[in-house]
Amino acid sequence: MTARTLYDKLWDAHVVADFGEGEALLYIDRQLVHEVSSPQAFRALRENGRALRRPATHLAVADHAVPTRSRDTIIDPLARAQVAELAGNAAQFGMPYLPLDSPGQGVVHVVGPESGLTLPGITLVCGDSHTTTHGAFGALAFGIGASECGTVMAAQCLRQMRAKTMRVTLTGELSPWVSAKDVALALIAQIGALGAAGHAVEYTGPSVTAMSMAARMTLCNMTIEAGGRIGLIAPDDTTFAFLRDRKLAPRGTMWGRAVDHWRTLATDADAVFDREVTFDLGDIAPHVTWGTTPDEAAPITANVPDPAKANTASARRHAEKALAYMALAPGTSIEAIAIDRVFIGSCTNGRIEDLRAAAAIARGRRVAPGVTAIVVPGSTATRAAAEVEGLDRVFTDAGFEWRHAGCSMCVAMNDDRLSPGERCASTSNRNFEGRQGAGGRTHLMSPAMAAAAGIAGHLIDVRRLMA
Ligand SMILES: CC(C)[C@H](C(=O)O)[C@@H](O)C(=O)O
Ligand code: SF4
Repeated sequence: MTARTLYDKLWDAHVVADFGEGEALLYIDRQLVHEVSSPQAFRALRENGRALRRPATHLAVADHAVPTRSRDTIIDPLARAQVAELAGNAAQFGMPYLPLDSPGQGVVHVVGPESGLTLPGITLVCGDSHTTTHGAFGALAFGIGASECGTVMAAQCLRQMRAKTMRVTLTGELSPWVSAKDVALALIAQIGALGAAGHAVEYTGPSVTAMSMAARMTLCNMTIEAGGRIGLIAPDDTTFAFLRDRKLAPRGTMWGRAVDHWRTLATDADAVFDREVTFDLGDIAPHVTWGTTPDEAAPITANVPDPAKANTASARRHAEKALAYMALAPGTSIEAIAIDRVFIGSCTNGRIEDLRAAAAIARGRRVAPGVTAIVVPGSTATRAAAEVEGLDRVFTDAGFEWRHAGCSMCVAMNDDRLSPGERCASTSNRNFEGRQGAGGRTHLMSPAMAAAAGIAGHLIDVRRLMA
């Protein structure tokens, strides 16, 4: 048998019908469902008199529109209606649903792994582009469109085109205060916001083996910001240790059998990828974005680039427009950029490890005058775990607000958003115009860097703050 990649093995194991030329009908094992992308799917089921084919394989949870100050009221009427509609649809169709006051609630991409719904070797979909996150477990996980969500609900299958394969080999050791977020931003800056388009990316190499599951999820989460719909990491002992005893993970003798199977998923030694990229982590400095796409990122030690020096005319035009929107002049020291807001959270960086990294900076310090900083755990369970460790007190003592779980200020679909002209140090994944609120200006960075910016009142090299 020819040597196969992890992606090939996951794909082959789920083909129900092969249509040729790379197109197949795939069996879908799990679907995560949130309030923004699911209404159309439920409506289609209703209109066609369909039921869920396998109700227990879905998990619905509201995250985008939920309030994070308190759970009592949702101010925005659209957000309130969306959350109510999801609860109603789940009840009508018998879909497992985690209500707002459930200890399991949170951002879908944090809840999946936490609950053990996300497992190696499965296919997992969600009407959400950051479904790439779950590939960190060796699951074939990808975002789908609103109508496809309904197809999966009714048929448990989906027609898909096979992707090309790309291997990203990471070597070298990260310096102190440099994290997986910096790796993702540096990598995307190098290959471009469409650099992985059409490819299933597999991250591998000694530096990936050394990463925690949280770091791996951050990396896979950001794959979509390089245009790749799939980001994969072969499951290993770190993966198994994370999943053991999770609520929905296999138990008893099934656990051992599952692990034996999961170990066979790794890419074969002589498998060939369509593309290979190697990246050394040793030289990476903390990165921040200066523009309005995730690939417009630079080391914190750099200056805002001059659009006139861009390689192509279109890159120049984009950079000029981005700098105008961001109200930045070429040549400005990035560290001199003053901020109004800090957002620590999201499915990229809202896990307990991320909160610990930010708390290590916040401990014993104060948020700069004039800056509003919020910490939003990725899930209610993460919030509870952080409180057991006393992280909430570290943050509130330092002047950060401690919120309930949700997408919050990652996306302006709830009560948390920037006002026009406000500038935010954010641990989320997208810096598009208006992403955090109309006219808001986003700088993407790691949790440690965002906390440091909150303390300093401007973007700052966290290594300098902590020296
Ligand atoms: C609202 C949702 C469909 C969207 C996505 O697809 O990713 C959101 O989660 C985002 O991060 O932009
Ligand atoms: S936290 Fe942000 S990126 Fe993640 S699912 Fe929510 S809106 Fe999308």
